[in-house]
Amino acid sequence: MARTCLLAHAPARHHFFAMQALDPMRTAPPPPIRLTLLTGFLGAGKTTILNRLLSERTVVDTAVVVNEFGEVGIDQLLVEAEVSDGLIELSDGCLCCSVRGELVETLERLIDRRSGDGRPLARVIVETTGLADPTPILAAIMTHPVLSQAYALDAIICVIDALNGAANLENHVEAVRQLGVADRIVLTKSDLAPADFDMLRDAVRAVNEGAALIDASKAAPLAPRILDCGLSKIDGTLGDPAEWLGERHGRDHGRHAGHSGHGDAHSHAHAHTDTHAHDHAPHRHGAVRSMALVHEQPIGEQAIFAFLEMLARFEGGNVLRMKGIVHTVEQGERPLVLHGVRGYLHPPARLPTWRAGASRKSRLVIIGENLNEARVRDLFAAFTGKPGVDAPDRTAIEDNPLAVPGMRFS
Ligand SMILES: Nc1nc2c(ncn2[C@@H]2O[C@H](COP(=O)(O)OP(=O)(O)OP(=O)(O)O)[C@@H](O)[C@H]2O)c(=O)[nH]1
Repeated sequence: MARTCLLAHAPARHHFFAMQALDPMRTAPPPPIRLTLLTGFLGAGKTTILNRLLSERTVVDTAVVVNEFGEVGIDQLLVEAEVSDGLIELSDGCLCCSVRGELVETLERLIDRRSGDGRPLARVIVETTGLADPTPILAAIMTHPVLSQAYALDAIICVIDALNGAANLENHVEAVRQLGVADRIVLTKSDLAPADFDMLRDAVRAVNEGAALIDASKAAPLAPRILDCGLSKIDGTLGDPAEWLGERHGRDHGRHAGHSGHGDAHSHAHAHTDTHAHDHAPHRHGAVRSMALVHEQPIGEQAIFAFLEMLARFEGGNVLRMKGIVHTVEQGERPLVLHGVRGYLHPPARLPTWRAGASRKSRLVIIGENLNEARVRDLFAAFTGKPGVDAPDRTAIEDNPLAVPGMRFS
């Protein structure tokens, strides 16, 4: 199971969301390298999309990391475009487990190369294997002291094909996770299955209601639609928080998309071979859902970090991804950007200012698997001073270790 192969660089679980102090005196580091994770189930069309991206005029100063099973790097041959900064291929194995260390080393080398020969490196695109769970990959980067400073996640892109996409979501937990955590969803092969397109769209929205859907069959360049979609753009401008948080595409605060698990007990024993075979025993996975937390008033830094600490402690294992923009009491003009995965927090960053016209409410989006949403809401309410319904008292009485045995509210 993917969760068992977590995090070569992970601190102990109780250090989830370990905070790194925001040090205003620190000298300005070079701009972070934008990291794009290109995911999607087996055969969905990732390499095709990558080729198309690399053929576009605006995709420059980019390194590409691909990972393919087997001795012959087939994907390396398929990536046809010339990439000025090089194509790096990882050896066989799955990026979310056995090759994760190699990816970390590769990303470290790219930083060294940038400072070594002075060649510009603005972006790295990592194409994952079709069965990879993107969350341990990201967590390995976020918890790495050097990589977490040098790289900024631009987006997780999930490629999903109209032919097999719905069936993959039905049958493979990896496909659901890849889609659930995506910031952009690229739909491919609509030419092969036009009639199923609406059904696929519904299946996609049941798992991820917020991410922009990009139809790859449209001839328009892809790069402007799927690259540089973070809050801090490569050219120094500010991205749209509503877009980043998935509010533009249907996520409604307080509502959530749901996806129930299917099948029987899941075993993700990654028995990698050169035929792409993961041991896909029948699996059971829970609901992948997203929830939004909103707070109108500025929140104290201590309160938001205490909330994140509690979230990590109680629900960290169920958080696939978390992103948020927070209006803090301490620096009201500089929004705090939060980004976490699997209970680990990327070093928080401050934007220089709010984007003109953007809402200044604090908003957090949490994508979880089997997340106890009521508990998350109660915790958030407890730390942001929003009076909750009776739940906290009730919990205190019923779940308190000193509670009277058998004491239950009706
Ligand atoms: N008709 C059609 N074929 C496509 C489209 N996108 C990809 N393909 C084909 O689908 C096959 C798989 O595409 P790839 O780009 O190799 O898919 P992938 O996700 O990289 O595959 P893996 O690395 O094996 O997981 C190839 O034969 C592509 O030519 C599309 O939009 N329409």
